[in-house]
Amino acid sequence: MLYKIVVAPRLKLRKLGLPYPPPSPVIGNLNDFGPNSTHIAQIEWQKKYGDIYAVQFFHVPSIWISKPDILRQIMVKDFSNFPNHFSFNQSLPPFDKTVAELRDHDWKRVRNILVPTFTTSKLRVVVPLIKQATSEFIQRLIEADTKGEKLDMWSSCGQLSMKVILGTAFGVEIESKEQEEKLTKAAGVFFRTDDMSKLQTLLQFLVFTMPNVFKHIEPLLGGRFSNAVNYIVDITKNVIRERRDNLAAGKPCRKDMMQHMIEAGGQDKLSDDEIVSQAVIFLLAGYETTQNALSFTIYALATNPEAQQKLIDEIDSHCLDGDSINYDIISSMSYLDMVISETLRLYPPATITNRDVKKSTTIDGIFFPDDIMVGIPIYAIHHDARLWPEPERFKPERFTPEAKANQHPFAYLPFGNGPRNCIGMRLALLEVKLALIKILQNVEFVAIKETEVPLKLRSINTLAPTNPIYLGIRKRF
Ligand code: HEM
Repeated sequence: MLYKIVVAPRLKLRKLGLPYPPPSPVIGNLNDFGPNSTHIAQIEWQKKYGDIYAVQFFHVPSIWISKPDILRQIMVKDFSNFPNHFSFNQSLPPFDKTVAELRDHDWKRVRNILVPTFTTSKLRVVVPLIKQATSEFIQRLIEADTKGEKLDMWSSCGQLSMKVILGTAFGVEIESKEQEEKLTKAAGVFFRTDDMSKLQTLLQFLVFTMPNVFKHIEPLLGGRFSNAVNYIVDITKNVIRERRDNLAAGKPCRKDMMQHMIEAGGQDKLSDDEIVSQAVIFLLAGYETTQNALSFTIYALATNPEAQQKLIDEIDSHCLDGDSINYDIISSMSYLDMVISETLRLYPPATITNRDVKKSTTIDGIFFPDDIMVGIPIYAIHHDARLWPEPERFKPERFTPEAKANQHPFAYLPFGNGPRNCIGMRLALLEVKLALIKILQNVEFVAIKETEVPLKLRSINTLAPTNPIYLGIRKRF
């Protein structure tokens, strides 16, 4: 046993022939992440060990790559040998059938069925929902300002993002404030909050890393997590059942992502359990990431007033009023795209991604055995001064068409790359862009004495601000 969990992993790590930070027994280098600092660890490792180094997580060795050329090879050119994300264990239902977790042919089948759900024409249907959630956001901002209250921009963007994902992926038409609060609370168990006890944090960690241990311990500790998951699964199953009945009876159904998932796939349809799994992964992968993207963009604009003014000018010249904004207008706004691209470079909500190695192979002289994980340090790549001069500065001009033509496409990975990239990218960008247009039509943001500069960041699941983001607002009309 000692050999299996302590000695053998260390021997395997050494055999990779790469520099590595010294691992601790059993947990490996997990502690190097420190509290909330996945992003800092990557920068430190790269400084000490270069662009290619090894790291051990529990008993699994991993090779971390910051070189764009090798990443292109892994993520695209040699995709058939790196087609899956790495997972330590088979997850518990409903997490086991998500498109992120599925492997090989099972993944391909589900991904192919889902891809049409995220096309431009299908996404048009979520525009009214995003508009509604943004109107509520603006109302909250103005009310708080009138009362002289400070509003944390990160939490407010979270409310907006949760409303959109519940409405689109789960197809839930929120019937009352009470139902919305109950659902939001249940969905919130997947995410870290400041008032969570150490035990809850540990359980959240165990559910994905050691599901079998979690399964036995959690019911003894009150079952908060399982109860919330069961509640969400039940609500989603009810929605699916109702939609299927309506479809059979020829009644009209709301055309949202849930409906597309029910109808998608021709002969090869998703089962109810598969649909529930996808709704859950859309919540997990799409809620906090989008919340961070929107709040970081607002923060970057407040602390860079010239960029904010330039964006407001673009918005005013393209959109005559809030109601006329549509998908085509949004796509034509180039400065908006530059601002969001630069925000996602500076503050990538997903700081890392990974790949599993299917068959042992050698790329550029590096040997990748089939029992390791490939780590892709997105944050370190985005902050590499060789790729991005003055990496800590917010400069949307890095993303003009001319500047983009000179960038390495694998030096910018906020949504990953290749066939395993983020399936929700278009939805996330649509949501952030549309929300920003509507918000900046009504208010502009200013840094105030409570605004933290520079922003302190924390990262476990996603890169988020450590403290509340407090900003002042100025009504535009
Ligand atoms: C700004 C917001 C978002 C960011 C920064 C982000 C980032 C990422 C990244 C880095 C990956 C890994 C890609 C790779 O390994 O190459 C990923 C995967 C994924 N994302 Fe997103 N994401 C965002 C929003 C969303 C949304 C809104 C959804 C769903 C509605 C979503 C669903 C997924 C799924 C399902 C995967 C796994 C895909 C697969 O394995 O086939 N994401 N995302």
